[in-house]
Amino acid sequence: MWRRRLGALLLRSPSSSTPSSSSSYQQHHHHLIPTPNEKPLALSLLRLFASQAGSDGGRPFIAFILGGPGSGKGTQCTRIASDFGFAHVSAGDLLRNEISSGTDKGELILEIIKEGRIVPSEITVELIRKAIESTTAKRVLIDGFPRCEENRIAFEKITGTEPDLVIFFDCPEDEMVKRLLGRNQGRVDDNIETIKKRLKVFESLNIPVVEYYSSRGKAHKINATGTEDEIFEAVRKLFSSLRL
Ligand SMILES: Nc1ncnc2c1ncn2[C@@H]1O[C@H](COP(=O)(O)OP(=O)(O)O)[C@@H](O)[C@H]1O
Ligand SMILES: O=c1ccn([C@@H]2O[C@H](COP(=O)(O)OP(=O)(O)O)[C@@H](O)[C@H]2O)c(=O)[nH]1
Ligand SMILES: [Mg+2]
Repeated sequence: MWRRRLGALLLRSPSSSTPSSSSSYQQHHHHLIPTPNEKPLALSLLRLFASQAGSDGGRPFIAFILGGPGSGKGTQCTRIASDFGFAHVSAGDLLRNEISSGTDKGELILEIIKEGRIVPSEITVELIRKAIESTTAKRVLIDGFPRCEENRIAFEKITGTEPDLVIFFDCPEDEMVKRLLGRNQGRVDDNIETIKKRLKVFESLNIPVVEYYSSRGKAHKINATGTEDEIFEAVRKLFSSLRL
């Protein structure tokens, strides 16, 4: 039952009433919506308010932003950061900064990114941990991490914490491919060969992470088709309902 309530309260957006161009991918991920035996919305929100996250002296409120390559994570994070006062920590950007530093570690990261594989957890978690520690923000978006269950477990172990909220941007593959091929940021991984590999890695390794958080009542699925504004409208409703 509460699956419907949650959908109505948090996940509806103007775009979600429009049929998407390719719904097979989304149907595929219908099971990601929290199941009825999970905690009702009111309890989830209560837990958020009761947590230490964001309070003085405690750790910041942490939201993991997940979704396939090209689903619009970075684009929506920029808007969440500016409207809701979040620091934006992009795991991919942290790794690309390491590449720019020209170290051996950077070379290893470059090779992995070119192949669309996942960088070893200890490298990524360390970069994210430092970024969280060095921010004075009370709310932090972690964009594009964890990429796999091993990433998730390493983060929990090293930081001793779990995210307060997980957003999953659900987008059909054909739309993601179209967006990535048009991204035009000179990225070594935005070519069709690497994109195919990234999509496979996403499906086999990242979806299980979303399922894990979904089963714990922390994941909120957002329809990532439509215009940036339409998607942000759904995002805005969700973040407004948190009363951060
Ligand atoms: N709703 C949208 N419709 C069309 N293009 C979009 C939309 N959102 C983002 N884009 C574009 O798609 C590309 C990928 O978006 P990005 O935010 O970088 O996704 P991700 O971080 O998930 O890979 C970018 O060029 C971005 O400008
Ligand atoms: O936690 C992470 C985040 C990114 N990556 C690597 O960095 C690439 C680009 O990630 P990014 O999040 O920037 O890509 P996006 O999904 O936004 O297109 C991925 O394909 C991975 O190879 C990784 O290994 N671990
Ligand atoms: Mg991105």
